[in-house]
Amino acid sequence: MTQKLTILDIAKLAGVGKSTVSRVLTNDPKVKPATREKVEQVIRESGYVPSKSAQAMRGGSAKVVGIILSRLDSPSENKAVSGILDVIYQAGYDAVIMESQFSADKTNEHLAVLQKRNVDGVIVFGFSGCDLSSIENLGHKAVVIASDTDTISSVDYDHQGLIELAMDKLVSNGKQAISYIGVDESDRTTGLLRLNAYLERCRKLGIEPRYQTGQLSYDSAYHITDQVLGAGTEAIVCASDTLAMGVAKRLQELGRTDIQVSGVGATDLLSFLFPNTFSIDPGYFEAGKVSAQLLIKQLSGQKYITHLIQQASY
Ligand SMILES: O=P(O)(O)OC[C@H]1O[C@H](O[C@H]2O[C@H](CO)[C@@H](O)[C@H](O)[C@H]2O)[C@H](O)[C@@H](O)[C@@H]1O
Repeated sequence: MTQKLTILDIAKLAGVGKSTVSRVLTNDPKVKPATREKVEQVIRESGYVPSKSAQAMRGGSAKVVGIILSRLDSPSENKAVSGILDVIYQAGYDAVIMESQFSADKTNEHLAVLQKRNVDGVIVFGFSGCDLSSIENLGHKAVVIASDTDTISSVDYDHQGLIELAMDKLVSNGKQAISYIGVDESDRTTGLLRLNAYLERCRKLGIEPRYQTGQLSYDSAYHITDQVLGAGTEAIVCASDTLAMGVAKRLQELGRTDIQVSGVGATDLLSFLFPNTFSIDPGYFEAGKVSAQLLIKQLSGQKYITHLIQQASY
């Protein structure tokens, strides 16, 4: 078995002191270029991998990004996290993943732990009621995703565009009696913004609105479906694919094969279980990638706040 090299071994091989190697690892500008080159060459040739926690303790970069998502079981967040990991792994960072369960207190506790561990930056899945001030304190070391903010860089989805795309497709399929199943308006993005987009589109297209809102779960959608049904209902637009699954199941039970259902999320499971549905793609994976690229740019010196909207597609 090969023995793991230590910082002392590197120092001996490079003919310098242990503290010089340490300074090279933390990018101390006081190290002479020739000495830095010699130490880096020994590190490259020996395959020495410095321990990230030791590096962090020395005040250098831990090369770790903290990700605070809201729900570990959320299909949308999982896709976005895959995009984030793609980018940060390629850039040589590791990830610490934590779950907030939409709790401002839990988010703050997680942020405190991440700061103690000296992570380089954080990506937080924002939500209504999230305490933005503690994320703001991190300055350019933070990016918020799935939410819009004024004071922190963010990547959000095109909530209005998602619903417009669904409505316009149904209208082009000849549907006029289009109902809506959404999420409670206390949820600003998936709830309020998407419901408003439905109502506005109804006004524009001369459609009589008929809607109901509930929780983010398929179970909730299943139980409120009957409230938006009439004899002439031709389609139901849903604020997410998870909701669309609950609605499609209820319609299947009722034998209402005449009603077309749309979701948001482009999840494989919805189209596999209910092939007659369709779904608008908010670009979760891409949004994850973009948020990680933005964070890395900020960690490399970009100081201004950026707000990006991920375009929806069908
Ligand atoms: O199928 P799901 O994964 O349950 O998708 C439902 C929505 O989830 C996300 O919104 C929710 O979490 C956000 C944080 O990630 C939060 O900002 C938002 O208020 C919650 O509703 C996702 O952003 C939406 O696009 C999904 O439709």
